[in-house]
Amino acid sequence: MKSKASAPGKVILFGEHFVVYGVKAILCAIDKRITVTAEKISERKIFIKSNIGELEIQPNKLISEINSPLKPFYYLANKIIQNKNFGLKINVDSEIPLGVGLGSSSACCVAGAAAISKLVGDISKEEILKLAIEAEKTIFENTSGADCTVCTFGGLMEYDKKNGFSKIESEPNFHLVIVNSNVEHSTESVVGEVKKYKENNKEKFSKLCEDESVLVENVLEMLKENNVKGLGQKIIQNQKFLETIGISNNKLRDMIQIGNKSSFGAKITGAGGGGCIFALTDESNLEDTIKKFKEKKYECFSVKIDFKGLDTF
Ligand SMILES: Nc1ncnc2c1ncn2[C@@H]1O[C@H](COP(=O)(O)OP(=O)(O)OP(=O)(O)O)[C@@H](O)[C@H]1O
Ligand SMILES: C[C@@](O)(CCO)CC(=O)[O-]
Repeated sequence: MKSKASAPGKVILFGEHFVVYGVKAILCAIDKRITVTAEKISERKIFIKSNIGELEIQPNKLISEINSPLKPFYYLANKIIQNKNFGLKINVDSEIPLGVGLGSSSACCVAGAAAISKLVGDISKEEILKLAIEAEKTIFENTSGADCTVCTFGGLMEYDKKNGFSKIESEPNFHLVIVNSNVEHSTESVVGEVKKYKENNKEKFSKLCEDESVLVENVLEMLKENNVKGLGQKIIQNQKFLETIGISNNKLRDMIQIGNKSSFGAKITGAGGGGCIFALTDESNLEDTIKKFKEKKYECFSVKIDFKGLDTF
């Protein structure tokens, strides 16, 4: 018996890092996916295969004993086959580059939770999300849950840790150009650095959280009005906050400068420290923005919002 699920990656439009401390973020799912296939096997073992490696392992091991980036899949598989007499074969197929801020870990956890749990019965998207967040915590303890939420439900949404998500119903006519610095980051370690910044700059950080909250509320209004130019200005402002907390670097700044010249505004998306930036465009400046990045030999591509979210087959 086999089951299959796929989940989209994501872009954080506004509010990464501050969302870990309770501020509202705005994010969207993108049309790049991870597909996970899970199969029951008679041997009581867990086999995981992906483009980043393979793992063959007995069930019932402590998660702290597993030293592999495939750990979230082991967590999910081991949990689902508790007290069962079968093993699992899991295959991961990804269109999302890893460790660059596009939500590869969350898409893995959401598609993995859905494909594996479907082998033992139907469960709701809310339960899948809960399982996915548990799995993500095996690699990144302090997750806000924002990424797994948007990978599960898709679309454009606001999210905060206390109230969860709320879909933003407007369908803005913007295009996002993603530019990859090709410098991998570990979300966990960048979030750790921000925590240190916060502890050493308590008042400054709390003021930044307030400013980010105001910015996000302004953005929600602008989204209703489809005010793309205004959104660009807010992107530029949000990037300044990210510079202040120390998650940028020279390469990212160069990319953002190029983006700011041709698009409405550009900023880091996700953890930073490397990874991707995005530039906000519409039909009028999409091609020119892509051309400008390509002239400087940066890898870039445009993405659309994915409205489907988690899909099971
Ligand atoms: N193709 C894949 N196969 C298996 N595991 C993957 C794959 N892609 C991502 N992962 C998991 O996700 C981890 C990378 O997650 P990380 O949070 O550092 O980056 P990201 O999710 O791409 O970026 P961000 O959280 O900023 O959006 C990997 O170490 C691995 O555990
Ligand atoms: C940096 C962060 O805000 C987003 C990572 O994509 C961490 C999180 O929300 O869990």
